[in-house]
Amino acid sequence: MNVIEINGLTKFYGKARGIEDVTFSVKEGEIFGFIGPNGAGKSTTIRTLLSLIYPTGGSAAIFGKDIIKDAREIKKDVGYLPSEVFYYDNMKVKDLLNYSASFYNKDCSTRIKELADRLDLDLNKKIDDLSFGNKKKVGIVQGLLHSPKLIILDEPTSGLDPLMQQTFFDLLKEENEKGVTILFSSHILSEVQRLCDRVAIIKDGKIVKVEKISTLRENNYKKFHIETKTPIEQSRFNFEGIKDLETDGHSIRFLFKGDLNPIMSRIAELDIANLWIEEPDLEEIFMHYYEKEEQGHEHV
Ligand SMILES: Nc1ncnc2c1ncn2[C@@H]1O[C@H](COP(=O)(O)OP(=O)(O)OP(=O)(O)O)[C@@H](O)[C@H]1O
Repeated sequence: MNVIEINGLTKFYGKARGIEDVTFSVKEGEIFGFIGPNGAGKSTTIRTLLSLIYPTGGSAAIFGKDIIKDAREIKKDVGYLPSEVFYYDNMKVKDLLNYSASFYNKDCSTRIKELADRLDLDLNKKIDDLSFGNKKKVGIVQGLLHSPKLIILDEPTSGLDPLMQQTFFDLLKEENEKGVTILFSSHILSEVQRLCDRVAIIKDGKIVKVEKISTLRENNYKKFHIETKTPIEQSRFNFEGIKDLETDGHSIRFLFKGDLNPIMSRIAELDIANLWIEEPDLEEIFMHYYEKEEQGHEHV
């Protein structure tokens, strides 16, 4: 079953493009990544899904219910963490969270305590006295306190230190193991790779690709950079799968896609001083998809 189903969703802010013809779906129990650079349209898509803004075209359903008509009903089972959190600074954390909990028809007090403990958040502090990262934690508790069936996170990790990020990811994985579906937006590919099963890539308001993370990785070039103690013969790297090769005496750089074993054996023959093998970053993956798209159009 699809928990989220988006069909040709479009949002223009006056004449300015927000998103255009966005279509993808998220299955029940998935951790789904939504990735794209700043301004690509992630927040616009999410805010439209939550009926915080209205689409100019297309439609979407959550739990099989229409996002506009059934918005109130949908909200009961959705937890949302916005990319920026604003609070009434004068309130205590626990008062704010109890107030948030009062919108749901259930007792959330135990869950609030559990989550605050887990995230090391002091419920008795005033919001005003919290750091940016701690305010983010308040947002996380607020999004999760009613044990939603769907969690929608918009750039959730900004402001969290690496240890807290790990705790947060563990928390999300536990929820997911209980059957909760997660939509996770980010512009950081590595965190999406760590957590998600599938990903939709958005750029300039349009979906470029919806793909399994595993396929995305397999189909991508790895970046090699090798430094050697003795000069490198470039001819050793006349291999299928290598491109953009650059040599500079004791240093060689190239991109490689394919079986790693033969290339690793060839590298092992060198007198290595240093070695880097890196995953391409998000921009490089985008470029890869744009190249493919443009080539595709040439054939038409
Ligand atoms: N209220 C608004 N009025 C006019 N244009 C807007 C508004 N909100 C967003 N946009 C535009 O819509 C496009 C998509 O923005 P959006 O915030 O959805 O992107 P994003 O992928 O979430 O990026 P970021 O990570 O920077 O928030 C951008 O070009 C942005 O300038």
